[in-house]
Amino acid sequence: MTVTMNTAEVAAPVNALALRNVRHTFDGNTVVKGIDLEVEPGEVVCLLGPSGCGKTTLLRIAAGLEVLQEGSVALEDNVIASPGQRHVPPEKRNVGLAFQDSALFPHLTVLENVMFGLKKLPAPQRRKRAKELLEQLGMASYTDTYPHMLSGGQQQRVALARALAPEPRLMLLDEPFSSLDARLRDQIRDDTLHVLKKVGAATLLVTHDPEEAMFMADRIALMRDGKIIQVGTPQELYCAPSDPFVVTFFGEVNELDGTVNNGKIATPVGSVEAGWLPEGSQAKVMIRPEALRVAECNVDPNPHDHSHVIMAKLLGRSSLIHLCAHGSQGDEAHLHARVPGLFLPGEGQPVDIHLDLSQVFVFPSPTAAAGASTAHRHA
Ligand SMILES: Nc1ncnc2c1ncn2[C@@H]1O[C@H](COP(=O)(O)OP(=O)(O)OP(=O)(O)O)[C@@H](O)[C@H]1O
Repeated sequence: MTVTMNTAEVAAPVNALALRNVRHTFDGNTVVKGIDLEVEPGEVVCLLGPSGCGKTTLLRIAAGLEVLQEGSVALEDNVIASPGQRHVPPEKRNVGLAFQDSALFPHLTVLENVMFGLKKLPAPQRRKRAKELLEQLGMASYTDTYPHMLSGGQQQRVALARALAPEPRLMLLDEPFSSLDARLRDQIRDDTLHVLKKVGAATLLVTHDPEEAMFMADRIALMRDGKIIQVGTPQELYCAPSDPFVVTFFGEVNELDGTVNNGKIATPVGSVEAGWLPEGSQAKVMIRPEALRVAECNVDPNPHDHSHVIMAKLLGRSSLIHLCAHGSQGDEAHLHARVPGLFLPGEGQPVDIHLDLSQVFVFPSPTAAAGASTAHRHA
């Protein structure tokens, strides 16, 4: 039997958005420095990074709100921006936009605001679709309310519903939850994620909050100073960081300096593998507080020669233990351990410390890195 293949079925999936070698300069200051990034259909990608690293500029370039200076922007494989040749205006890109300060139309009710982008549909369908989205974002009881009667967070939710209503292939969201208080933010994030996945919209979302990025993203692009430092799934960035900056961006970390000796680096909490670094070279050992397992023990006669607790604080869902760690070679370090739940040993309490090596990362020291491989390995 001859099997005929439908070429549409075997074609590689197109990218919803592809940014190629995008560079952007304001007044002689280059703030986006050659970015390549794709968003696949239905995928949520978070642009994460510290303030001023160029996230919003990149999003505005994708939206067409900033005219592209260098590189190219393609939507579903159609180039919609290339310098000096093509600039499809924002309203012709079929892209949903929700920015921090998305303004609603003040003279329209909440329902009319959301229906605004649905002009092509018959009125009953527009109303039904707008109501569905408002329901999904917890705003069903505000349909007849005017924007000035809503809180900032409620206005943000309506702006999200309005952006989602026309079912754009691509959503561009800039800090869409920033004006919500913590508890409401968790709820709206959750609702938004479910709506995005239900609608199947590809999404590029800007945030400076690593936890938000991990919650929302299929993939995270972590930026610093106009460049992407690492792109990958939340697990890849958290568990296989390519650079010390990636480790520290996701939370506090203990940092120790050491020397590679017989392929290992000795620390006060045990030795870690570093055979991929040159013998005798300097290295930085980064230990997440969660990597330190702490157990009380009895030691006589001098507990202060043993690892012990300096102080312990309850942080809510976890306890933070300040430790004085003593190594077998007489080396000492002040380390922070994070332990789930309530664990508050007294000051001076001797402890045994066990290292979870999956949360320990070794990098060549910056001076050594100049001459050595900058690749890293799990310890
Ligand atoms: N229109 C502009 N004119 C001049 N400089 C600008 C303009 N827009 C942004 N910049 C500068 O470009 C750099 C990147 O800004 P951008 O808003 O893209 O960063 P960001 O990562 O989104 O920061 P944040 O998280 O604080 O919003 C900053 O130094 C900013 O001051």
